[in-house]
Amino acid sequence: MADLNLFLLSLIVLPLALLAFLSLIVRPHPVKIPIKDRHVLITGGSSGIGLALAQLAASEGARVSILARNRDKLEDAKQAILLATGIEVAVISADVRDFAAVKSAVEEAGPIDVLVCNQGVFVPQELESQEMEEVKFMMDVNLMGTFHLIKAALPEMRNRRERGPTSIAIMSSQAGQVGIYGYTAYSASKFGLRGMAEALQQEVIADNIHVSLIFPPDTETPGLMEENKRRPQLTSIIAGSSGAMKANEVAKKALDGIKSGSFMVPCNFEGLLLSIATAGLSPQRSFLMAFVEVIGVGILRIAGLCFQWNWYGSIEKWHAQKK
Ligand SMILES: NC(=O)C1=CN([C@@H]2O[C@H](COP(=O)(O)OP(=O)(O)OC[C@H]3O[C@@H](n4cnc5c(N)ncnc54)[C@H](OP(=O)(O)O)[C@@H]3O)[C@@H](O)[C@H]2O)C=CC1
Ligand SMILES: CCCCCCCCCCCCCCCC(=O)[C@@H](N)CO
Repeated sequence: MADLNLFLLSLIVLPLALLAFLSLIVRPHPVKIPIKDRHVLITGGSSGIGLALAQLAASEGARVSILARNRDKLEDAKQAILLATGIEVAVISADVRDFAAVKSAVEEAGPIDVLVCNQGVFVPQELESQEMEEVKFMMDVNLMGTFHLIKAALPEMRNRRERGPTSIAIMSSQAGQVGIYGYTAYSASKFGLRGMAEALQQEVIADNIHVSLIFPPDTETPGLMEENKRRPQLTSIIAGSSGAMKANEVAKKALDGIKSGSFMVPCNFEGLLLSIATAGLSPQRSFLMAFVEVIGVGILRIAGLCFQWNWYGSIEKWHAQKK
């Protein structure tokens, strides 16, 4: 009898108590972000994930603007979305590295409800052989570009008349949750976005602005095709641990994550494990996810160590073959 009581206590009562406790303390509070009839600005919206996201948001009734550098690619994207959905998106040409250009682009776009900072560049190479120019290129476009966008858009988002929930979504990568061979600069730029996002969420919560960080695995896009031409073999092997997705699958996960106000948005099963394993002190709105994190983190540390064991094995093998 005592055994049974103990059993019931540990298996039912304790988890329920933990759930109840977590449901009281998780912050920020859960939120839903509508996108219908709202203005969604997507950078890097002329290609790959950004283009898929623009098309999806448009088909769900959002007013969409896409921003990128190349005007021809922007026009092509606009036509492709028009053809697929019958909806016209606005296009804006600007380089996110140029703060003045970003400020006038944001002005031209008009008040933004959902800002998706998705532009990104990735040139994989071992740091020792990578030119500093390329390191700086990735930091400038991926990290500084996102600072420019948010700095430019925030005043208007903050002063909006209609006080409904709005969103700032930032495209990171699974390489922004774990360092990957060949990605010293790229991973640094994407890890940087996480620090920024965690701090920013605290600063903008009072204005009903909600931050989402999206973590895709390898995704079939024109950018990845380009990357593959010069990807170190080890980068492909290690990144392969998480498989590959199609751009429209990532776009769907991303948009659902944004609409549900999730801070961390994983895109596949490995990504879900990775987000639980690297939850750290990130905000969590869902008490169910918080529960999974609390229960899962120990065992996932073991899984993470197994991945590292496997990756370091590949690295050793690769060096042995080279000799
Ligand atoms: N594909 C993948 O495997 C993964 C991608 N990601 C991330 O997802 C995002 C999108 O990737 P993906 O769709 O593959 O990229 P693509 O290379 O297919 O597209 C990149 C987009 O960003 C724009 N862009 C690039 N540089 C600038 C700039 N300086 N100013 C303004 N716009 C710019 C491009 O247009 P233009 O060149 O005309 O400016 C283009 O629209 C990136 O942040 C990437 O890091 C994350 C994980 C995996
Ligand atoms: C604890 C459990 C762990 C679960 C599995 C971990 C697997 C990690 C794989 C990381 C892959 C990184 C791909 C980056 C893609 C990218 O950003 C480039 N294509 C550039 O765009």
